[in-house]
Amino acid sequence: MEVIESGHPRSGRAGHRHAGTTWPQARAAAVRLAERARPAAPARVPLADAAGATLAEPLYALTGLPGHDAAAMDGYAVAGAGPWRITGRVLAGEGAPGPLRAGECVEIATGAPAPQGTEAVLPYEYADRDGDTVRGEAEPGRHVRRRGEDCAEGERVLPAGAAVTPAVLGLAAALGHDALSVRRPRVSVLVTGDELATSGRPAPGLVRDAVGPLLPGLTAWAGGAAEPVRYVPDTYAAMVDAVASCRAADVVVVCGASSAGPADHLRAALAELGAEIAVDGVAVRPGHPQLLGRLPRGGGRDAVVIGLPGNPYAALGAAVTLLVPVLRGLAGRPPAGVWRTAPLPESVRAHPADTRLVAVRLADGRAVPVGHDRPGVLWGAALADALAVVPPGWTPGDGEAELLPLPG
Ligand SMILES: Nc1nc2c(c(=O)[nH]1)N[C@H]1C(S)=C(S)[C@@H](COP(=O)(O)OP(=O)(O)OC[C@H]3O[C@@H](n4cnc5c(N)ncnc54)[C@H](O)[C@@H]3O)O[C@H]1N2
Ligand code: MOO
Repeated sequence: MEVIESGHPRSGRAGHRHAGTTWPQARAAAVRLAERARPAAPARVPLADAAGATLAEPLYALTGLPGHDAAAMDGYAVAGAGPWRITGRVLAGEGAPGPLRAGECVEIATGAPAPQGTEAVLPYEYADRDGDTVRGEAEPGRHVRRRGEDCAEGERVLPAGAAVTPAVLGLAAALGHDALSVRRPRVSVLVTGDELATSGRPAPGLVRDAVGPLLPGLTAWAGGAAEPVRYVPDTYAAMVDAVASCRAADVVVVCGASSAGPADHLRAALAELGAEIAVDGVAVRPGHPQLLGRLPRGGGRDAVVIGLPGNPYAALGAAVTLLVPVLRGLAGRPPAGVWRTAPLPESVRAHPADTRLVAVRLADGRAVPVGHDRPGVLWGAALADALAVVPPGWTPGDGEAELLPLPG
């Protein structure tokens, strides 16, 4: 096991006295690792299955928008100067009627194809109808959407790497697509800890798993797809087998077993499997025992491996630090940059040597700590909009703090 990024001074065992990689270095290492890795394989999926994925190819307009000259208001499509004689009626979904000649009009519904020769649409509320004759002020070009005026057929409307949002799905459908070529990195989730219960109220001495339920949603929000969570017994052999069996994954996330205890086998298992470790411990609170590396899988297709601390809020902070940028990169999205910054109240205390991740809510442009964000509890994270990044030694005079968004 080769440690690339500076880790931290080791105690005699695989323990962690102090992390040497700073939090910004760890996040930058995640971005770099994902940039260098092969992106997740693209797949063509129906629109209904593409939400939250990332476009593997640019999106082109298979049809113009609108696809035909269309009325933008309910009223009369007119040609030439008024008064106009009504020659027919066209509703949305019908074919365009024959061409209009000067002095003629057709009654028309919003979105219906405007006949050739239409110069304007006169809305009902501005029209004065008397039998088959219509009068009114029709401004040339008003209320007619010309074919392709919003988007020309063949135009490239979105680049590869765009997130498939609900608006993208609607746009793709409007442009004539039934399926999209997308990337969605596959994440194997391994949760360790013999003390974990997975249902009901935990019996004395047991702890309910809080990280397994959290990771699939976080993964989907960041553009990946988590496989069903697998629980790994606290033995070295089980850890080696479990990590080795994640053959289809782009990312292997292991929660727990990250620290110095007798059941913490992750590092040794990764060493046996030939992993190359990029980050081994981070100067951040909570979450210092986090880990990032590359796991050889044969055939030149490595997986990214991420170790999350077992404490649930520490695991969330580490996932936001490492997993979210890795998924972005493997999905082919550009690096996120700073989402936003906000002033923090003076009551926030920095740590002298470590970055702190503080659960905050946004109110009137300020970040308000919500409390309840000790390493073992997700209460604060559940109340929060974001994690505020408080650099070591930070004081309010140092300006605004970066905020990392949490899934809403
Ligand atoms: N000698 C040292 N001990 C510890 C260190 C250290 O540096 N030296 N670091 C501490 C920190 S910080 C953390 S965080 C934990 C990380 O330990 P592990 O990743 O090995 O996790 P565990 O020891 O299994 O669990 C820690 C804690 O979290 C609970 N846990 C674990 N998994 C889950 C889960 N899926 N859902 C809910 N709760 C979970 C577990 O019961 C423990 O209470 O190590 C410290 N110790
Ligand atoms: O920093 Mo640990 O990661 O407290 O919970």
